[in-house]
Amino acid sequence: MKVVFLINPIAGNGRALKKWQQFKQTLSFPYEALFTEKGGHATQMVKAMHKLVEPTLLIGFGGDGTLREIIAGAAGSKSLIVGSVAAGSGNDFGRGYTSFPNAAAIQQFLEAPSFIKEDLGEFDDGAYQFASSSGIGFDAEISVLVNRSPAKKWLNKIGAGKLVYLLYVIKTLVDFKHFQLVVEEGNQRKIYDNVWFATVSNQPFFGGGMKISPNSKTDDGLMELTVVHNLSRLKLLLIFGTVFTGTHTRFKEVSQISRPEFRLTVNKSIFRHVDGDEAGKTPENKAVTYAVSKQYWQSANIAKKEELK
Ligand SMILES: Nc1ncnc2c1ncn2[C@@H]1O[C@H](COP(=O)(O)OP(=O)(O)OP(=O)(O)O)[C@@H](O)[C@H]1O
Repeated sequence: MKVVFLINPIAGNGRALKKWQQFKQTLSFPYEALFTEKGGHATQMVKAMHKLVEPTLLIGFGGDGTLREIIAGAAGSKSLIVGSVAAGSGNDFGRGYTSFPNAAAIQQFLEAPSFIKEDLGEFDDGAYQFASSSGIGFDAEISVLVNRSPAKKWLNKIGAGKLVYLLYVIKTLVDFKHFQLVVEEGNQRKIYDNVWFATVSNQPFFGGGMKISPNSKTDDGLMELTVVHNLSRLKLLLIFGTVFTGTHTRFKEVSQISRPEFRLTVNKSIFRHVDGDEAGKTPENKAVTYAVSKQYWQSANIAKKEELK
């Protein structure tokens, strides 16, 4: 099996490149290494590989955004199999799917390769795709503000990257204006008022290790919608800690449904994310369909682990 590493040098606030320089010294099998040069480049490179007939293992060396782009490119191909080495900041992909911890694990996979057909989430008729989750509201606003923050670069340089995240959590907690969400699935229609956020998940984790959707499975043909609504700021803070264990779902203010498709309508224009990266804003009062794509992608089948060691 051919092996291609796709390395995002800026992932993990630039740590991915240093990690790759050490990692490649440990590889004892033939491989090709390609570096991404800008957002969207991984998808372009992988789409061009659809003509390959030889089974090819694509290893995303980066974070959740890099993996989403590789998967968007690989979807629909029967010869491309996607694996990862966690080298991003949040690395939720490795928690919900799989991640090679070292070169020996890749070598072991190559000796008896197998794959799982996985679901790909999409909305806006496939204009946006996601492997792990896509969200509307509070969490999306925080990730957009953090990514756009001029302070992010220099705080990362001095190793205080988490501080900028914490600052924007507090700022958004104070400033955030709730919204109304209408969820339609089949003939059912449900209205949620005072919503903080709504997340459509294909795997349990988001936000760097929070178990937002404990029952999500990557290959069951379903997506789970989690809506957090009608909560005071204080209760949101109290519930926050329970998200790491997945026990937040006990609260009546956290609603979950599981379906292959939903239509979501929001009463104002607010930020969205796909796998933690900015994905425009919601249209006002216009239904957007979130669905499992008809195209599947193939993940490297190594033992599924919940947490990266
Ligand atoms: N050479 C590049 N220069 C600038 N941006 C790039 C480059 N290559 C890829 N990108 C973009 O970088 C974004 C961030 O990468 P990625 O999500 O993998 O890292 P991260 O944000 O550190 O990790 P995580 O999402 O796990 O927190 C990707 O969405 C991709 O579009």
